[in-house]
Amino acid sequence: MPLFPLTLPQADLLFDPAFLPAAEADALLAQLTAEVAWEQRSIRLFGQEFPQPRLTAWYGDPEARYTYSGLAWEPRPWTPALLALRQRVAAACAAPFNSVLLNLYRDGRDSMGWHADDEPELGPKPVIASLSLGATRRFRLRPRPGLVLPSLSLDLGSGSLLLMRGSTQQHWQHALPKTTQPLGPRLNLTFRWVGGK
Ligand SMILES: O=C(O)CCC(=O)C(=O)O
Ligand SMILES: [Fe+2]
Repeated sequence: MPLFPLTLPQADLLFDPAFLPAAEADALLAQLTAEVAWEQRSIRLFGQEFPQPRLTAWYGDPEARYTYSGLAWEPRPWTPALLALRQRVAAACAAPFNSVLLNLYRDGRDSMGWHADDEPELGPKPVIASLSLGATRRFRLRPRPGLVLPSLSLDLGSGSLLLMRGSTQQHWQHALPKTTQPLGPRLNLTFRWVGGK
């Protein structure tokens, strides 16, 4: 099934709830959980270090350096599994990607706070493809402060692919809130192009 557009003003979102078949998504979740070089990094806020509430890793072409939440990332070289996924995601999105940020939410206590992926390295209209594996989590979008528009919630199930492009990052923020539901792990991959074109 191809990606289909989601209606949200001043955004450009496309979604496929079943980009990967369930069995393949399960197998990839197990493989990537085991073979990715996961780290729990800390961010500095108000002069204090806070460990991020999730595990992360950054893979990509050697020139795909990135600064995110004040952290500098050197990409690790692509693994065969990540390279194969990049190829498929790029074909589905008709867009090139030179890197991928991986997030592992170990359970419902792991999360990601409100942000926009608008770092200068991503260019003025970032194209970000988000592939989810494992537990279904609720992804929220809200307008930037000053913009009066209704928020959107989207359940991102295993094997789903969400493409954010155009002016989405300019006008919207997104988050993956904590939940008290007893949930298994969720692994999210955001394929990106960094470093200008
Ligand atoms: O886990 C998700 O669905 C969101 C990840 C995200 O927003 C990011 O990596 O920038
Ligand atoms: Fe993001």
